[in-house]
Formats: sequence, structure tokens, C-alpha cells
Amino acid sequence: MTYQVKTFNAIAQSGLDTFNDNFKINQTDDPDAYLIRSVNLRDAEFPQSLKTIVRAGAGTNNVPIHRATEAGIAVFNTPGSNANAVKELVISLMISASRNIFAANAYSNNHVGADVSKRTEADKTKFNGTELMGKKLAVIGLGHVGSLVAEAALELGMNVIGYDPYLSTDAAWNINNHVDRSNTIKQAVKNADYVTVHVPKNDETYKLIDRNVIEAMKQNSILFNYSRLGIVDNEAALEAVLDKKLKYYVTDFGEPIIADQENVIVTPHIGGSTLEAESNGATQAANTVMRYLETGDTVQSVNLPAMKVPFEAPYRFTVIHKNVPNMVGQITTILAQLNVNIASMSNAAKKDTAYTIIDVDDLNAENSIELIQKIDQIPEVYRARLIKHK
Ligand SMILES: NC(=O)C1=CN([C@@H]2O[C@H](COP(=O)(O)OP(=O)(O)OC[C@H]3O[C@@H](n4cnc5c(N)ncnc54)[C@H](O)[C@@H]3O)[C@@H](O)[C@H]2O)C=CC1
Ligand SMILES: O=C(O)CCC(=O)C(=O)O
Repeated sequence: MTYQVKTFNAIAQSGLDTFNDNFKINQTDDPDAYLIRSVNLRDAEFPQSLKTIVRAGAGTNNVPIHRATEAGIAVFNTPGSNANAVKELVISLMISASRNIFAANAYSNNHVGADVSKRTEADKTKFNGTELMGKKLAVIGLGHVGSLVAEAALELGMNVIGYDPYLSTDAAWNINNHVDRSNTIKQAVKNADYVTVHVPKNDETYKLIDRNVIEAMKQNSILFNYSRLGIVDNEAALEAVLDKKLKYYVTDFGEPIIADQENVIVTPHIGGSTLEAESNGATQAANTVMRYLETGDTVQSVNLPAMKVPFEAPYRFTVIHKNVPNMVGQITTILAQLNVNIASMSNAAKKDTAYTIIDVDDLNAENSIELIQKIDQIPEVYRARLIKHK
């Protein structure tokens, strides 16, 4: 069996080299998998052949998750693959902003005459900065990126307060116990010299940092958005910069309103743009594509329950379906009608969606096609798929 993988965006070669010989990378119209980064698929039509979309990176807000689920497409990301890159960039920008590096560099570029040494000594006090040590950082969202930023800030001698009402128990173990925790966002930002936001983009986090939160921030503090456009209200952030409430607003997501504004520092979505992060993400993504297509494993799927089931027999049916009663009953009835014996069966659900894996010993070309067709005809089934164990 050869699987077709269609790539979007620049995918690191090390990731493409990870694929085994059963996978062909090409720009076919009938791919089994999409391997993507930031391409916007929100309005895209999906070909019937498409079984999985794997995002090399963290954010999946560029994928219409609900529509993908209904089309029987498993969506994955590569959690943490670029978190260190974002951490290093945010820390470097905290230092650069505190030391007025961008203004100082612009000054130097504009003062290159013979009297440069004399003028420099006279003018340099304009760029006097502050240090991070002893200052307070508020981290909103303590997941892969936020927890690393918090850890690095502690190492630099900062005090750190975090706000994350949805932190999983597993993730909580990774948070340094010197990070104070706040129950409200306003409390977290209140006395912070720096506020950085590291949350996914969704309906709840749209304008999470709005005018009210910015008002609650400390005078002369610095705000960072290295998550997504829209999580900080850019209009409110710009106003706060113009009013000198914020010393700087620093973001990875430009839009016309904040372009070329003094004390607004905009980078072009480069948080994850390091050789290491791109390689990690692409390699992790390639492994995910192979694992899902060759075994049906859904660990770290964004839209399906996490299942990792060792093969108990040579053939495997995977079924993505609605999480409603009697689905397993309907599927096993079809298997019984076609006289196919079940070697093992597993089922799990995530919110409205469920996933069933059934291993069977004996199949022939005819009953396998009929089985898939009959299971696919159950109205609550999104996709049934047959995998042959290698
Ligand atoms: N600028 C860039 O190039 C990059 C941007 N990102 C973005 O950074 C963000 C964070 O990424 P990761 O840390 O990898 O994600 P993650 O999923 O590991 O962590 C997100 C954290 O936010 C928390 N959270 C969710 N809703 C929240 C809310 N309303 N208030 C406070 N906390 C909330 C979650 O509980 C979770 O702990 C994402 O938006 C991602 O797309 C990630 C990598 C690169
Ligand atoms: O460089 C990229 O692919 C974007 C990284 C990113 O924003 C993410 O992983 O969420």
C-alpha cells in the first residue's frame, strides 16, 4: 500500500526524509494526508481521499476542526515541537524591549558622521534601560510555550505569576513550583512589569487581552502576543501604547492598524521559525502521518480520542463516528452478518465524536469492500477504513 502525502508551506527536509517507502510526497489531488503549517484551510474543500491533516506546529486554528471531523479526517498537531523557539524569542524580546534595543539601533543607523563618538556619549542616556532580574512576569497560558517562558524567566531572577484555568494535571507537573498561580487574569497582570500570552486561539480567547485587562495592567509595563492575531485587542493595545500606559507592545502578528507605530514592535510570525523547531515539527508530523495511516493510532489527535492499540490480528477496521448509543452494536452486527470474527475491539470518545478499532483475522477482497461500504452507510459514521498489518 502506498500513501500519498500532500505538503503545504515549507516543510523541513528532515521531516520529509522521515517517511518510509510506503509514503510518496506529491501534489496529487487525491492525497491520503495533508502535512501543513500555517496554510489557511478554513474554507477549503477536502478531497474524499483525505484521511488526516497533520499540522507541523502547535496552532490548529487554520483548520476547520468540526468540518474535518464530519468528513472523517483525523487532525493532529505536534505539541511542544517549537515551544523552545518561541520561548527564546520572547525572552530575547523582553530583554531587547527593556534595553530599548530597536530605538538604539535606529539611532545608530541615523548617526554615522565623523562626530559619532561624541554624540553617542551625549545621546546614549536616551536609551537607558531596565533589567529583568527582580521584575515580575505574568504568563497567561501555562502549556508548552508558557511553562518554558515561566521557567526561563525564573532562571533570569524574575518573579513569575501564571494564569491558566484549564491546565491539565499532567501539564501542571511541568510547571516550576516557584511560579505563583492566580485565579483571575486581572489579578495575574495587576503588578506585572511584563505580560505574555500563550493560549490557543478559540472563541473564548478571542480578545482575551482586551481593554479591561490592559487597564488592569501596571503603568509602563510591556505586553507580548506570541500566540495568535486576535488574542490581544490590537486597537486597545495601540491606544495604551499611545497613552504611555504600555511602554511597548510586542507581537508576532501584524495588521495595518499597528504597522509602523512607535513603541509597537512587530515580528512577522517567526516564533517557531528556527531550523531546530522546523525540523522537530516536520519530523514529529511525518511520524504522526505514518502512525495514523499505518496503525490508526490517534494519540495527540485534536479531534479524535487518543487510542493506541497493538495489532491483535492481520486486519484492522477503524471507524470514526458520532458519540451516540448503539454504534458499536450496529458495527458488530454488520461484521456478524458477513461472518467476520472479531479478534479484538476498542472504543473511546472525545466530546461528540467516537472512534472504534476492530481487529479481525480473516478477510477476503469481497467481504472487506462490502464491510467498509456497509459500515460507511450507517448514518452516524463519518468514515470507516481498513488497514492491513505489515
Ligand atoms: N508565534 C508562533 O510562531 C507560535 C505560536 N504558537 C501559539 O502559541 C500558543 C500556545 O502554544 P502552546 O503552548 O504550544 O499550546 P498548549 O496547548 O501547549 O498550551 C496552551 C495553554 O493555554 C491554556 N489556556 C487555554 N485557554 C485559556 C484561557 N482562556 N486562559 C488561560 N489559559 C488558557 C491551556 O490550558 C494550555 O495550558 C498557541 O496559540 C499557538 O498556536 C505556538 C508556537 C509558535
Ligand atoms: O512557523 C510556523 O509554522 C508557525 C508556528 C505556529 O504558529 C504554531 O506552531 O502554532
